[in-house]
Amino acid sequence: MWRSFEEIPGDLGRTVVTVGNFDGVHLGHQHVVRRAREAADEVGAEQVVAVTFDPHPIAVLRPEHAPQALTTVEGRARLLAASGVDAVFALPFDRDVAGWSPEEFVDRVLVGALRARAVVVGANFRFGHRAAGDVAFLVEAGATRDFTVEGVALDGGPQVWSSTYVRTCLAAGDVSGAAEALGRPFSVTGVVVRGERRGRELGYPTANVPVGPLATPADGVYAGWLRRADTGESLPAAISVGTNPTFDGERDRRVEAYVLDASDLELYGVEVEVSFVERLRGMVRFDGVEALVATMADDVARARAVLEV
Ligand SMILES: Cc1cc2nc3c(=O)[nH]c(=O)nc-3n(C[C@H](O)[C@H](O)[C@H](O)COP(=O)(O)O)c2cc1C
Ligand SMILES: Nc1ncnc2c1ncn2[C@@H]1O[C@H](COP(=O)(O)OP(=O)(O)O)[C@@H](O)[C@H]1O
Repeated sequence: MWRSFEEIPGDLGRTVVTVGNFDGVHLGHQHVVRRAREAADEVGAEQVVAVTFDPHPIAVLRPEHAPQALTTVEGRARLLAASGVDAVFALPFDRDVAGWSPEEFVDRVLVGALRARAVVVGANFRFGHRAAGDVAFLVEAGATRDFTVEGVALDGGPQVWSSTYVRTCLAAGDVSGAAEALGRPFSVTGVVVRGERRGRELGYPTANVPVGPLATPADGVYAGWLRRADTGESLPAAISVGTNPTFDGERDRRVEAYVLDASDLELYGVEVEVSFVERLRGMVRFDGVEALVATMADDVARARAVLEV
């Protein structure tokens, strides 16, 4: 990942460039990247480069309207690489860049920095000051600058995949809908912290991951997986998202994962990725610990069935 113009190698060969926010790197984004990869073979370009913006333009221009992001810029870069791009240019976005005309963006980024031979973007892609640039503008600009342009339709059947759609699914707890749009389960990543030390007493120790600035599924109970970054192991889990309303006292919102059939894990300080496969139920404020524990046993049985373990 290049994070400034200076980091882009000066001896870059001709490239195929794809541009977008790519938040979540959903199936629509993956489709655009696949087309860019094919275009690279067609025109004989050496590399596919994805240009994305960091921070998200809306976070700079209208922070009060900025939605919660699905991915960090590092997460986006990793997912884009897995989808087939060779390099990511995370263009530092500020008010100065926001003021660039479409022509300035083309000349500075696509041609000047990245030596584009072809540009592949979503058909609805808009860019430059006041979003004045679109695919038609790119086609015209490319004609005099030796690059071709392809606008790729982002529809995946009946549903047009979008980051907004994924956020709406997550806010409703519909993690299977989110997974369908993403082409993989939605996940959160973090380092396991200590909690109230209650889990072990209840018979269900839970690895607690604090909720950060990124989107998180609605409060509730889910079946999913906990992947340890240190060993790479993926372990089946029953996951709770919320503030543990059964117990009094102010608490932060947390993602807590109980790994099925294990009680001897040492996860404090370990980076984990918790992914959400299916929603089991909403968060409940139980009258007592007994009712909670009985329901957790039921959650675990259902998680086992969902995950087929
Ligand atoms: C499968 C599962 C379901 C849960 N459901 C609820 C719930 O409905 N209501 C609630 O208050 N807490 C729920 N919890 C959270 C527990 O209250 C929490 O894990 C326990 O208090 C341990 O907290 P600690 O990790 O801070 O020690 C659930 C946890 C798991 C793993
Ligand atoms: N099956 C398991 N699932 C999750 N964490 C486990 C499991 N077995 C042991 N652990 C360990 O126990 C810790 C959670 O225990 P718990 O009593 O809930 O304490 P805390 O309140 O600090 O989270 C986890 O962070 C992990 O290190």
